[in-house]
Amino acid sequence: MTAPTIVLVGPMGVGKSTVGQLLAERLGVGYRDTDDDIVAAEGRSIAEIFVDEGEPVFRGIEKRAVHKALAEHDGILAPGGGSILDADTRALLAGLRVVYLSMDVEEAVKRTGLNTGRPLLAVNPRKQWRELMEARRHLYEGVATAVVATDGCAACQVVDRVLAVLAGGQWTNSPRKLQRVEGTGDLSAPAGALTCGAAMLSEDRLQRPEENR
Ligand SMILES: Nc1ncnc2c1ncn2[C@@H]1O[C@H](COP(=O)(O)OP(=O)(O)OP(=O)(O)O)[C@@H](O)[C@H]1O
Ligand SMILES: O=C(O)C1=C[C@@H](O)[C@@H](O)[C@H](O)C1
Ligand SMILES: [Mg+2]
Repeated sequence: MTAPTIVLVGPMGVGKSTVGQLLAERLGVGYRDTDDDIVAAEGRSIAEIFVDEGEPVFRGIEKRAVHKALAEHDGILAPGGGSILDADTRALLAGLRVVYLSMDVEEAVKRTGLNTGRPLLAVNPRKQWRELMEARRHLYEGVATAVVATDGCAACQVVDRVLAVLAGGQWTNSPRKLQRVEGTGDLSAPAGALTCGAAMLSEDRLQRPEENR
């Protein structure tokens, strides 16, 4: 049965798409992002779907897109940040390698504050983000096999952290044993991986999906 190598979950702007593309490049596997799948299938941006149809309709579209991707994709998968709100989706994530990319509110505002493409953060982003995380943090942690803190880390450093967790091989779906990687200490990437510096060069080549969020 096909299953993604790693599923990246976390809130808007934490870097799922950025880190996911770099990670896929470093591992030599494919990258898939369900927000992109939805935009391509619908022919309109996520923000437009929210405005045209409302959030519940978007969540239905998202659920179908995520379930399809989980069944088809064997590389790095970045499902939409809110997809863990669905209990069926959380059940499908059980047993997979799921990394929760986390950040604090100040980092979130830095990364998303000036961007108007994320419908759930369009007004008063700091307050919206806090409320959203109060509702979701336990869901992200519940599906995660590892939590990787991204505060103050360049995207390539986050990739190194995820690779270090992957190399450690200690995957578990038990929240009590959840692995956490945080702080600013250096983590060496596993043998064969590019260095962070080399990966930084390739960050310029990443797609910038900002307009679609
Ligand atoms: N580790 C990082 N450090 C600094 N900026 C970052 C980092 N990761 C991503 N960014 C920047 O933050 C913004 C959001 O990143 P990205 O679009 O990858 O997040 P996302 O989790 O995919 O968000 P969404 O759920 O809305 O799709 C982008 O401008 C990106 O360049
Ligand atoms: O966290 C969320 O609810 C969202 C995250 C993005 O990936 C998009 O799916 C959309 O902006 C909603
Ligand atoms: Mg994204």
